[in-house]
Amino acid sequence: MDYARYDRIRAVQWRDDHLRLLDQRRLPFEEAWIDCADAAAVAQAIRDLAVRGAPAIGIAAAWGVVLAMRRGADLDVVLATLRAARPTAVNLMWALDRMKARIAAGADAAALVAEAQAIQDEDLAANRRMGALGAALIAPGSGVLTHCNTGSLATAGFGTALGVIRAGVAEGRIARVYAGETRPWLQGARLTMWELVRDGIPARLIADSAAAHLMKSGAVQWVIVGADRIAANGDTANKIGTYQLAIAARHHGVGFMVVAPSSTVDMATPGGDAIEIELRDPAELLEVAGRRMVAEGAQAWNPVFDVTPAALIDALVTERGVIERPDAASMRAAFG
Ligand SMILES: CSC[C@H]1O[C@H](OP(=O)(O)O)[C@H](O)[C@@H]1O
Repeated sequence: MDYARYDRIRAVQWRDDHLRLLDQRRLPFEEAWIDCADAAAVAQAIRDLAVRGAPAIGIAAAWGVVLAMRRGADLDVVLATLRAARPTAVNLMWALDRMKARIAAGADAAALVAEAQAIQDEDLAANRRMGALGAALIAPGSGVLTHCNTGSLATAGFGTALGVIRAGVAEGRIARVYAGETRPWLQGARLTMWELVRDGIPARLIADSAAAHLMKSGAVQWVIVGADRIAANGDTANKIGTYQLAIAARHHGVGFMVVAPSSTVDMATPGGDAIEIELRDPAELLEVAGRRMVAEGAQAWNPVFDVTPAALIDALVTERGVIERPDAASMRAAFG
């Protein structure tokens, strides 16, 4: 099925001698672009969440390596700097390992451009495939809840979990869409709602704290989320708040679907406890839109991911197929 009308946003754009990034800190009210001329600028954009989303940061980092090669920079230093930009999303390390392997094999600048372009093109193709695979699991007339932003802004385009929602709406399977605001950075409120409004897909924003109440109402049949790192036993790291959605979904008999390309699977990490959870500046929690909301002197703890155990996941959708109730055995069979 043609989803083209839902596939127009490209947040990461290679422009031959620089990388253009849609600055996601400025959305939804301003569409501002950052032109990165070197790898340091790309690393800073990743650290600052100007570009964010597991696949998108891997793609941006791959282009950062191309910029470094073009400028004759020390590639070992560049690879280490980009790798350290954020710790949880394995797509970053996966993309850099692919670029490093090409460099080790003697790739010239043109071959590195081809590799970065392949990483970006493969992600878009994977998202379209996952959209169809995930939508097929959703019975017509269903309601869905999603968390954070997993759309075109977080990927090469179309999205992972949001790609399934786009496909499900296009196929007439999804009747109601809800998006959680996703405190503290508000990826759901600021980014997912922006994407859905642009698509013309009716959706309702909910407070993160309203999710269990929504599930109790019977309005949603699936919670559909993305991932930043899926361990060898199926445990999945994703945006903070995902774990409690999975607990509430299981309690209310709502399906829990994780949608991520195979570049998010990390078979070298045995289980969720081994996944590093990024801690960000507490100021992101103490402020909203740069305005402090909490008494001076108050402190905050700001982990930005959590881990959902595989036992709470009903379906893991990758471009390779669907794994029902993932576990170590089914992960090994699918990803080796
Ligand atoms: C398809 S994006 C996957 C993942 O990345 C997001 O995190 P962040 O906005 O901090 O980069 C979120 O966890 C999404 O589910």
